[in-house]
Amino acid sequence: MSTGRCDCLVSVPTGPTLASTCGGSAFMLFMGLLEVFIRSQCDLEDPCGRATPRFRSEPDYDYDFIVIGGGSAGAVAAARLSEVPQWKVLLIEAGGDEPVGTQIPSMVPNFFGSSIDWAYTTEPESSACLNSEGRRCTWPRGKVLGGTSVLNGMMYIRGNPEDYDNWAALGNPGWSFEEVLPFFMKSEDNLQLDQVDQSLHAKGGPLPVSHFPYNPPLSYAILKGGEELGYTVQDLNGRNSTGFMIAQMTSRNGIRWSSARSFLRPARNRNNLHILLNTTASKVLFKPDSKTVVGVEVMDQYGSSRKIFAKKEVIVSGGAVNSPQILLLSGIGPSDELTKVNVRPIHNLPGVGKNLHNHVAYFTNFFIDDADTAPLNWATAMEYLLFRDGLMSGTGIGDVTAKIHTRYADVPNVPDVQLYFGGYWASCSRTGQVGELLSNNMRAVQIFPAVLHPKSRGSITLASNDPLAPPRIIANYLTEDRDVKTLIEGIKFAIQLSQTAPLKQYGMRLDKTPTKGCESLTFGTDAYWECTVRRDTDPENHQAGSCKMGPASDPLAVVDHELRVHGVRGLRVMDTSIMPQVTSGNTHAPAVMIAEKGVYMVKRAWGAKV
Ligand SMILES: Cc1cc2nc3c(=O)[nH]c(=O)nc-3n(C[C@H](O)[C@H](O)[C@H](O)COP(=O)(O)OP(=O)(O)OC[C@H]3O[C@@H](n4cnc5c(N)ncnc54)[C@H](O)[C@@H]3O)c2cc1C
Repeated sequence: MSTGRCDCLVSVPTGPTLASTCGGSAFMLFMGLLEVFIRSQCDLEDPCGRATPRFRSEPDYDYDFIVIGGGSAGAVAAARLSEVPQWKVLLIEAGGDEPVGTQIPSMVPNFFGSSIDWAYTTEPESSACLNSEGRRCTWPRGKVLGGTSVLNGMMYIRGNPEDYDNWAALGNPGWSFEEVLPFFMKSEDNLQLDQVDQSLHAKGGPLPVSHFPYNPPLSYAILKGGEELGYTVQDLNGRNSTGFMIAQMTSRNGIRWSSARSFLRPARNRNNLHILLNTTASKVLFKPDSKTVVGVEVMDQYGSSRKIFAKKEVIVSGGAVNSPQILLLSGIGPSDELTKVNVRPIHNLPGVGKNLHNHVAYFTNFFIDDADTAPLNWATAMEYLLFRDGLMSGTGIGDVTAKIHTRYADVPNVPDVQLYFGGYWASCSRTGQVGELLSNNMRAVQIFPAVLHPKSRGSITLASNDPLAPPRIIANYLTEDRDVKTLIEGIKFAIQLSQTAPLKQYGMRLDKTPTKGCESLTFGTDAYWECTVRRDTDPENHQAGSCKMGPASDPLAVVDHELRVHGVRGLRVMDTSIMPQVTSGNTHAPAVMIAEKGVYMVKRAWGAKV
């Protein structure tokens, strides 16, 4: 937790400003002023609580543990390892510290494409994103301390219990739902325990979990619509994950709590933890002619390289895109692919970068009867600045989610589609005037169904041996027909939901503008929807599986059930890349759990107290 004190020097502003993320000079005055007010508020800027004392420009020669990547999982790993006072821990993060604007929940969209986003694009896709420039899908990923937990929508979702039982059944002992549950609960500080099943949730951990203070009236109407269709409104992190809910978020009092804020800031007084910012790990180093890890080679923001040594282990937590990239750059991966880009193979591990998958969705657009005015204005700003309430304290109707099962579900009655909602984002305003009109007199809102158990698989490979060059991302979305069919079922459900009485009261109606390229097809037929999901694909942001966990007998397994990389010594991976199959929901809470469990296994292996 932050210290709550304010009497520290406010640091030099870090990262992109709010005005710049809204699109430049027209936004300068209002957004600039708003930023000044935000920075002057102690709990938002957190001048005394930041992990600044742990930042190093010069690392030591060696450490016991080196963690690569300070994201959802890596920040947890570094913080938990440094609980052992005798262990010296280094965290290496390619980005800088969290900008203050990211602390405001409604500002989620602002930071996409900014300097704290890796802003990846896939290779041209064959079957999806066909209307996007170059047929490339866009993948935002956080390049900042806290990683993608600084850019995400903050929804706290663990997945279906069956996901973890399935991981265990695939040859990963220790990963069944009952076995991972204590690690979810270890991090959790549920601030509304009375509203959830207390046997599955916990108080007192570093990660605050709570509803946003304000939920728009339309959010409640969506819940009522769900009830009209026969669904229960309940905590979808319970044992039954079908239904509707206003989700709890990784937030406290209307403020984002990223992994960095939750786990690293409380460790700010630990002398055994060092953090290197703006530094890219270019490869993991091995003992000559051996498969034992000895350290990491890094490159700072000025392009200078150096070696840092690890006495015990290196933990790679670069996320589902960068973890396989780092392994490949280090010579761990399919040997034939490595030699093609002049990387000397250390260990032939064919699965590195394979099994990449992600939820895939479609933004179904609707209109409601409401003036399309900017939700951000002086009134909402004051409500937030004075009371931490109103539209800035949340993500509009993005606070609602639902999980349903379609006729294509792998296991009957287990959800295979998640619905997200979009609208009422208080993210940018030119003037701050109440009633600033954005467009015509209808407000657009979205329901986007996402396929939870995609069958399509892609891969990450190296484009070159340059550690600063982005890897080649082949998403292969919708290459399996089942994914298309499931997504179409999700769209039909979204339309059905929009026709329920509580949403009809808002005049909710489907946007029937034909998708570019699908004009010749009859609107609303399966053929039309197939065309439209392939053209205007929403690529989602729950990338997983590219360093798959599995037994050595699985030809695509990269790590074993203790997250140790197969075939080498002293190297583990901890992040969403280890998921054999992506969880049924958003992936931040599972990433945190993976690191909690991973560090528990490291501590046990090295004889530390667990
Ligand atoms: C727009 C968006 C919305 C989302 N909404 C939600 C949501 O509401 N709820 C939810 O649960 N999930 C959500 N997610 C998904 C979730 O945030 C991610 O799955 C999760 O954060 C991934 O965690 P990770 O630890 O695997 O990777 P990351 O958090 O991405 O961490 C990887 C870190 O490693 C660093 N790194 C990478 N390469 C190197 C290198 N070579 N050297 C040094 N550092 C390196 C990166 O900069 C980054 O900080 C969302 C994601 C996005 C993009």
